[in-house]
Amino acid sequence: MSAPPILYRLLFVLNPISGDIDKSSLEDTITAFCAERGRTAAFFHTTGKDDLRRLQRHLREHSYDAVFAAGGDGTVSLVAEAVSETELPLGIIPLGSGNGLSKDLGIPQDQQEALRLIWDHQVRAIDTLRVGSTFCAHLADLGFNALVVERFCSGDTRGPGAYVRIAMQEYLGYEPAVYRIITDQETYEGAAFMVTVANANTFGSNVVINPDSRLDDGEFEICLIEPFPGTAALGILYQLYTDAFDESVYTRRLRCRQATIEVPGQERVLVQVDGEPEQAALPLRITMQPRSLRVLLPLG
Ligand SMILES: Nc1ncnc2c1ncn2[C@@H]1O[C@H](COP(=O)(O)OP(=O)(O)OP(=O)(O)O)[C@@H](O)[C@H]1O
Repeated sequence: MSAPPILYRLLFVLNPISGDIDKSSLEDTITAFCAERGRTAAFFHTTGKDDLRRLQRHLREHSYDAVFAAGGDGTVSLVAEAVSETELPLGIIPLGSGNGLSKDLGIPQDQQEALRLIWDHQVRAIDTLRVGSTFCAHLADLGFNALVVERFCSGDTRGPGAYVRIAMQEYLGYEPAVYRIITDQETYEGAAFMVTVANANTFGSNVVINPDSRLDDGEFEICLIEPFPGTAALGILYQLYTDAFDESVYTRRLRCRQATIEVPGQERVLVQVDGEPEQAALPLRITMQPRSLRVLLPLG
């Protein structure tokens, strides 16, 4: 196999607020790092408003060899959408609260080590999804976790502690909805605590919702946690942290290439896609774009 071409002109998309991490010296660090190896670094700052359209315009007007997302899952998803279906590879400098996709891809969580991907890398093409009209590179879900993510995003505290506090508050009064899920393989109908549409394996919290799945197999999984008694909650949580999703009587996975999700009696549903909550129209159609995103991964 021939070595990948050298990436000289690099764009770094920086999210100033992600992960509550101070990034005041980041541009200088990256610029110096690139200069040492004869690369040039340009920067694009997200604002939280209209970032996708602004980034797409910027990419049309400038020429780069790779685009790095320096932020959390939302920033990675933004850059991934902008470069998907193109030859431009996506690099990731994990600087968010959870960094789920970068962990699934085996990208170093240390900033300096992640920066080495600039010159030491392999390129791999991975699948991406559309959940309704929304791009998804990692995980999306309906039900309990979508509700927690929405409360988390509308609160003013970030970080794992805030997520756990909200999850505990919401768990007590939570009423699971009934879903009808029609895939190219089967139809499922029943109540579910949580319905995860999984291109990848693991949430940023290290919960393994979809063990042993691949990001480039042309398929995705719908991972269901059915309603469970309070006495089973700790056991399920333990299984989610130990790669044992399939071992519970309250869980099941549907493997497919396309799916439609309905919530009988409802026209809209709360969904979180790559960590960003939204109200989506029902029925919700999920499609896959096989190997549509080129990513920079560590060698070996
Ligand atoms: N300049 C900005 N000011 C306020 N919000 C911003 C700005 N830039 C981006 N955002 C918002 O940041 C969110 C994405 O953050 P991101 O997911 O990268 O980090 P995180 O939530 O801390 O980490 P993770 O998703 O890995 O847990 C999006 O909701 C986006 O709208």
